[in-house]
Amino acid sequence: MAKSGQPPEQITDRLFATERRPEDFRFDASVARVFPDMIRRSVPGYTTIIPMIEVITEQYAQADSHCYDLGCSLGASTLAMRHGISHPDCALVGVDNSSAMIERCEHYIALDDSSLPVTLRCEDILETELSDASVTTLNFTLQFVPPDRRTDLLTRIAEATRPGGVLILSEKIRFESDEEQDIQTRLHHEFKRANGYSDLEISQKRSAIEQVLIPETLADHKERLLAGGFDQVLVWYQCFNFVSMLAIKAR
Ligand SMILES: C[S@@+](CC[C@H](N)C(=O)[O-])C[C@H]1O[C@@H](n2cnc3c(N)ncnc32)[C@H](O)[C@@H]1O
Ligand SMILES: O=C(O)C(=O)C[C@]1(C(=O)O)C=C[C@@H](O)C=C1
Repeated sequence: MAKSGQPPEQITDRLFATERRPEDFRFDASVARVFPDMIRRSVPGYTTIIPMIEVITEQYAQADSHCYDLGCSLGASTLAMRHGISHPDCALVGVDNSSAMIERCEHYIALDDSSLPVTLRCEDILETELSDASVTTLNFTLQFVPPDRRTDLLTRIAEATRPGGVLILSEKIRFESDEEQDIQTRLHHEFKRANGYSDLEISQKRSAIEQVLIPETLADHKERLLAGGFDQVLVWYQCFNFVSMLAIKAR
């Protein structure tokens, strides 16, 4: 199975290990440098989700269509899609508005052994051109889009998706019940602790992402995907407060 997956470079994330002045989290050069280690140690299930994106892409990529990875970062999800696509006439496009991410992503794509061409765009996913799509991935990206722009984006993706095409949407979610919210958040923080993050790192990261990573409930996501033009939405993965959904357009 997965020949792709985690990019090779693994520099340890110590960005929040010493006291820093409060500042919103940004995908800048310092984050891009440690990102493979950061996301693997911060997102429960990330190392399972990446190879499954390959499996899902294999099932849904259509001949002569476009496949998009929106918020591609260093290209882990892009490479999973690349290895899942068996049609040589598919056009695979990765989009990210962080130049630090795109520069490094180019390097990882060049190192990968698949010959399927990948186009990288350093653009805002809210503005990037989308058409004739069979598989689109938003792997932990929508959560960073301002909530009042999310409906527009998902509607545009649904409109650009061919019959039988899909959107893979992975997100950190919040829960309707305060009790469940507390339990799942505690378990997520325990996961980070088990991966070597200190209490200081966990709490400083939490403050840094508070205003920029806005989680919504599963019900909000499902309702928006259906209203936007997808015909079926299912959860194919969940670990604590991190889920991945598959939104499908009927044939
Ligand atoms: C958590 S990372 C995505 C991880 C990646 N998909 C993976 O599987 O490894 C979120 C990415 O989305 C990008 N991003 C956030 N908002 C964006 C926007 N409006 N347009 C383009 N990229 C965006 C960030 O720069 C960042 O690289
Ligand atoms: O929720 C957290 O604590 C996280 O660190 C999550 C998260 C994410 O889901 O994207 C936040 C920022 C980084 O991209 C890596 C992980």
